[in-house]
Amino acid sequence: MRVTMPDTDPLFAAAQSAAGDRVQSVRVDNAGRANIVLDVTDLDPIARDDAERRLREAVGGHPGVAEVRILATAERRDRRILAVASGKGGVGKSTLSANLAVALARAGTRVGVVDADIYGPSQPRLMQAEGVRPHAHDKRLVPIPTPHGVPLLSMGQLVEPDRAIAWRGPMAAGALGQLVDAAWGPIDTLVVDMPPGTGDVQLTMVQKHRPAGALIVSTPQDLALIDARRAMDLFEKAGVPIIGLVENMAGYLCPHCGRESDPFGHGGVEAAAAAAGLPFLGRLPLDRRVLDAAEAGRPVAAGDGPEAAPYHRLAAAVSQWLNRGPASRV
Ligand SMILES: Nc1ncnc2c1ncn2[C@@H]1O[C@H](COP(=O)(O)OP(=O)(O)OP(=O)(O)O)[C@@H](O)[C@H]1O
Repeated sequence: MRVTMPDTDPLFAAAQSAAGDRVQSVRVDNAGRANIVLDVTDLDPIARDDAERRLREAVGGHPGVAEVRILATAERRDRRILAVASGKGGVGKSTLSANLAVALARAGTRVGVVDADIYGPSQPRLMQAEGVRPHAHDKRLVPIPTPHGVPLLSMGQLVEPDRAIAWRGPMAAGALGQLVDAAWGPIDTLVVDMPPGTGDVQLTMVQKHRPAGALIVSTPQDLALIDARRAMDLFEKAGVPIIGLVENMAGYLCPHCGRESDPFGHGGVEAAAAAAGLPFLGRLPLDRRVLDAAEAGRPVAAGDGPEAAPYHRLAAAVSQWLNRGPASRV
């Protein structure tokens, strides 16, 4: 066997001219097979295919090379998961997840979204990726790019639109695994929009995928709060840290008279956080612009209007927590 040496071997030089410093070694065995170790860390599947094709072209034509074999290696990336959970449906968890992810991306975090809500996957609509199916590469799903710079994979992309997802536990858990362990490339933070409640997907999430932290979203109503406590319990029992609680749809600013009112009550989530000894991260107002923007597939956090500000503050608090400080109140 011949092991090529950097600088001295024309074969190594040819490989480097095709794939640069990503070429780690080139070994040619007695049968003329060139075995090339290629570092593909952070390359998306298309860039990786490209690098492999260039290598085959550059090395394959060399005298003495009958076959090119490429062994792709990648550094294992510690991808952290941020679970966004609620006890009850309809409290705005998906809207918040989309806005949080967009705000994190705008602040420079390499973030992707996993829509794990099997009962009502809404991220494809919120992130303007409706009707797009992900393809697989090397048996791993390739996330869909979105106009907001946040790639996405959703349970909704794995089934026909408008078909109720009636999966049993193991199927849902398997699907979650496909979404989380997809070809995320350089993404280092996954915002996971969890289904409401405490079912199989949630259990698999906390036991198998071990989120770095969880955000609990609730509206101020008592019923939503009671369910939120159950969701908190699930994370706490599993030893997943809760970053804090967020009160959504709190305080309504009337567009006609300008007066603020509290249609769903006030202060309940903050009190629940205090009772549980958990941080309260703040209130996100009930704002028609948030709803309209969500419907249009352009989360408000993609813009710079006053309606975006609470989401940018939330993203800053979450980043601070992820970087190992307690999240400050927004
Ligand atoms: N702060 C807000 N102001 C105004 N409307 C909001 C706000 N947050 C969410 N909404 C709206 O409330 C509705 C429910 O929100 P969303 O779908 O995000 O809730 P969810 O908790 O994810 O529900 P589900 O679990 O059923 O998917 C949507 O129409 C959304 O646009």
